[in-house]
Amino acid sequence: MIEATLCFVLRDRGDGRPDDAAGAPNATDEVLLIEKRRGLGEGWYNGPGGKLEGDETPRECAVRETREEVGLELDPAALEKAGELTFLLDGAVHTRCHVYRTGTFAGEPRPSDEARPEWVPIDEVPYDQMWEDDRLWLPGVLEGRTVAGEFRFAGGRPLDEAEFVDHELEWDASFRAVESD
Ligand SMILES: CNc1ncnc2c1ncn2[C@@H]1O[C@H](COP(=O)(O)OP(=O)(O)OP(=O)(O)O)[C@@H](O)[C@H]1O
Repeated sequence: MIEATLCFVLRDRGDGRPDDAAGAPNATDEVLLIEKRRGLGEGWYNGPGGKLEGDETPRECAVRETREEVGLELDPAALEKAGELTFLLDGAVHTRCHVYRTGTFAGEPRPSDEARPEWVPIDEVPYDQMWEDDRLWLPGVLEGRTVAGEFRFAGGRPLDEAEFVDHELEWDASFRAVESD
């Protein structure tokens, strides 16, 4: 089983409209996506992220992967846990993915061997060029919600060539109990 992370960095495009009282981003906000240049999901858009290394926590992994892939420095304490996604392939858990969201970062995104970064308005996210499950959970995550999801794929490896079969989602899940993440 692979344990991995995804991190969605949001910025305000500056129309002066405040986010709502709950802190949910408004429709003019932009999210930093990457076009993945190699490995699983090559050619597709996603957030920065990747597999946990050594004994790091998911939160530390999200900060490291974002630094390695696009050169942004994140404040680990300002990462909000937004999702826990389980991807099953042919009935077995393939990947557990911790999803984070943050509006706090330092630096300018720059491309790397692994990723080409791009700020994208949240109402223009290219769901047709992403993992098929993303359209089910990412819009809510970009609106400030939390989600727990299970996604079933079938047809053998690699996962990015398997068929997306079905899913279950639980919205507004609470991750406080596991916030050591
Ligand atoms: C099945 N539906 C899915 N929907 C959305 N995102 C998915 C995903 N399945 C995997 N992911 C994410 O894709 C990244 C893999 O990245 P990553 O570990 O870099 O893979 P890659 O094989 O390139 O590894 P190395 O770069 O060699 O470590 C990692 O963030 C992981 O959470």
